[in-house]
Amino acid sequence: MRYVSTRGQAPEMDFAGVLLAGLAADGGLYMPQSWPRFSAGELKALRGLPYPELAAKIIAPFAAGSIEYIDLLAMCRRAYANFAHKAIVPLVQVDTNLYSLELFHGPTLAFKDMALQLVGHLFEHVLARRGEKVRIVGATSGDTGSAAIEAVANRKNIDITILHPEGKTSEVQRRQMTTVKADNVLNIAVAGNFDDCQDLVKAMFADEPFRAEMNLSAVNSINFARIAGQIPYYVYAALNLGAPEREVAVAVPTGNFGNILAAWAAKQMGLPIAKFIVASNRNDILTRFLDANDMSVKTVEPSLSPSMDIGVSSNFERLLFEFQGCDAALTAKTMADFRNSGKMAVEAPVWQAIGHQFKGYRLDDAATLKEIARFYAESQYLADPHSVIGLAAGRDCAPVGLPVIAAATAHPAKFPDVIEKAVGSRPPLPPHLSDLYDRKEIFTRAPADLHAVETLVWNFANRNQNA
Ligand SMILES: Cc1ncc(COP(=O)(O)O)c(C=O)c1O
Ligand SMILES: N[C@@H](CCOP(=O)(O)O)C(=O)O
Repeated sequence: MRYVSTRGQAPEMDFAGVLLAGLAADGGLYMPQSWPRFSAGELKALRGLPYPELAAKIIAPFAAGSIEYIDLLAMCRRAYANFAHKAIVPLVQVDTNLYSLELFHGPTLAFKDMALQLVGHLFEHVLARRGEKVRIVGATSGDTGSAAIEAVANRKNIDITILHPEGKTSEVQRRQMTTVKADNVLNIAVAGNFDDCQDLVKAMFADEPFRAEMNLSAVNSINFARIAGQIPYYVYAALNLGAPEREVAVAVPTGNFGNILAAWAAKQMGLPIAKFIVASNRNDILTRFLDANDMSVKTVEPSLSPSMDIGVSSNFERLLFEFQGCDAALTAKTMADFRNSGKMAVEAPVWQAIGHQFKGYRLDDAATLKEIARFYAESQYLADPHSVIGLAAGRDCAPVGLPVIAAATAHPAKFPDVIEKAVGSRPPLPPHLSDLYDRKEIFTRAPADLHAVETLVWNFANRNQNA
């Protein structure tokens, strides 16, 4: 499989190249040259497989030419071996046609583990073969950070710097990042919001000499390997609900647009998904776009679902590329105009085609609290403040009669204050995190300034080299 940049000015690569490169050299995002297709018969043959095997079969065509199937399967088995639920991604029925796909049974209690546990193994495998070392830089609004650190802490040939917006994650989320003891991990608390962190990461990639000297790599969903690792659970869930004979809808709590893009990729591969419901909090740029072709950047407001407090959704560029007929020059121009003006409206037929498949939904904080309490009272289902927005979106927006897969993206124990406000009690952390509040935190503070952050990354890299 070969990969091309959405902006058309970067070299084509194979999967291993894309994994290590993260962001394309022209600032675009890598996309497969074509989508692998599974026939109805091939999809049916996946039903009932253990999750790691299903995942390996779905990811294999993306890695073809880079990673042997036998190695990929072994990595999938190792990646999901320490999940807390035997099904890995249990599908829980919450209402007549509403199903919660629990993606939070990995070590850091969020859906990020689904891809990042595998990506950690992929990095180690590819780097060992090439005899290279990478320096990962990543941005987090709360969950990617700890999942990435957990996936690569103490691995050879990798060091990792994670930027989080100071004071804007939950305490559990912050401590999950800052209490990991590993010489190859640097946490930076940035005086800014998630978009500042994400912009700093992209700016480090755009700084060609710095990128080359550090051999930078990415763990955010700008890295296509992340998207690939998020496709299999939609296949698993839809097969369990009767696909490929029966259509389904998906409802996904959305921020950077990576998770719902993975569902859309599953459709390109043959899965019959009739509707994609994009569920946002008050930071609703995507909902505004889907409602009125108005993608205008607004100041990010803190909410009770901090991981979705994102102003600009990176992966929307991938969808735009596809809906603009894979015209990289047009995508590059649209993105440049967006960057310069802070506004985007696409051609009417493109907007209509997107709207045919995607529907926006939003919940503010007050409604989020009400919905947590309501699902708890009516279905005895306790959802975290992100997952509940997906559940409410699925209930309110799905086409009549279709089963809806609502992505449950985080464990309620990551947000004890919100859950207490909604239902009056605090969910306990699982045993492996029960002493989280007693662990020592280590992190460095920095302004949202490229030079300041690059200096920290450079010093960290050289400290490791001299050690
Ligand atoms: C718990 C949780 N829900 C939803 C999201 C949004 O997912 P995406 O960025 O893939 O749209 C995130 C962060 O990405 C998250 O951590
Ligand atoms: N919500 C994310 C933000 C980064 O998203 P990613 O999927 O692009 O890594 C987080 O929790 O950090």
